[in-house]
Amino acid sequence: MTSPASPPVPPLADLLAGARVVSLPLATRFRGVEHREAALIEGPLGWAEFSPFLEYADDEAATWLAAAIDFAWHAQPEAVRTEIPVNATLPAVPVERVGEVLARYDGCRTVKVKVAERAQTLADDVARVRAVRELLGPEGRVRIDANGGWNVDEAEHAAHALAEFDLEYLEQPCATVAELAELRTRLRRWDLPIAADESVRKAQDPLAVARAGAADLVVVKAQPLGGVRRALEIVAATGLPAVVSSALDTSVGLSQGAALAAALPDLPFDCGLGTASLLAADVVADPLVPRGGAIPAGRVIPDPALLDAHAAPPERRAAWLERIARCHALLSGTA
Ligand SMILES: O=C(O)CCC(=O)c1ccccc1C(=O)O
Ligand SMILES: [Mg+2]
Repeated sequence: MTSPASPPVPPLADLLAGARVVSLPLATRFRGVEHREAALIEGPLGWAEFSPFLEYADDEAATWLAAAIDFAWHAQPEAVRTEIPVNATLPAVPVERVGEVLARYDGCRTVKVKVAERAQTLADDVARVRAVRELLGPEGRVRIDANGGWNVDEAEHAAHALAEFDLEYLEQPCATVAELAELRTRLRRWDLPIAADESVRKAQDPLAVARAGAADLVVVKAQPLGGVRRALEIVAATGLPAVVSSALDTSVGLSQGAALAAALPDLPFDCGLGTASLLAADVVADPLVPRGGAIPAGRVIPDPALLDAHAAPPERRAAWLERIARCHALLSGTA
């Protein structure tokens, strides 16, 4: 993706000059990994994160680099709020661990529960969601995220099995736009909204899901959508309410998400930007973990001692710098 409005790409040497690569231990296994690797780059306006998941090919990762360049080299849209209310994110942990994980999120009244994990059953999901609802009480909000793991029938069945827990919405219950549209039709009588995540951030056309009437709201992430500005344009074009979420970023990446959330004209839902609580270490001295259910908007500066303490091994650093170079070539049209 390079939209016509994309500003010029800075020279590769400028990107690599101050680049740091870290490997942060997770407090709770997530997406099948126990460490989160991220590259951090410094531009004239500050620090930005480049952390596409390891399995992503360069064409997809290049969009994440465009986001980092935009954040570190360009002024960001004006903020209309300084605090971003966030949800707790609960990985698909065994039910016995729910209390311990949620205790890491200070003041969060909304919990997003990961469901439909491979190697688990609907009974595991129901038990986990039940435990969350019991801990939150009747007032908290509970949403689930299936990461496209269900077909339409499975999603409908799961929605019924989870109905008693009064869900706020279903995030990406099925993989395709057509399936989301079918499920939305089936659930319409009962007012259970559908949120599109992968159907926005991994789609060739991030607006297709809205055009198809297949979602009630969109989940948007600053890195995979090519930056704050482009994500704002996408939200406006969908005409749907938006939830800003992280990609399990370090606090630097979270500051990019917070900038997006701060600039959105309307922010009707708690945002998935509380994920610093899933990390056992971070790159800033005062990580963007939720306090009183919110994180502050604003740029953050990595702590040199933490960058050193969590520096990735040399071969991983080299791999990330090569990845930056390949993505840079794609963005500047020299690949
Ligand atoms: O939205 C949240 O609560 C946290 C972020 C999150 O769930 C996530 C983090 C990394 C990769 C994918 C996802 C996702 O929303 O599917
Ligand atoms: Mg999601």
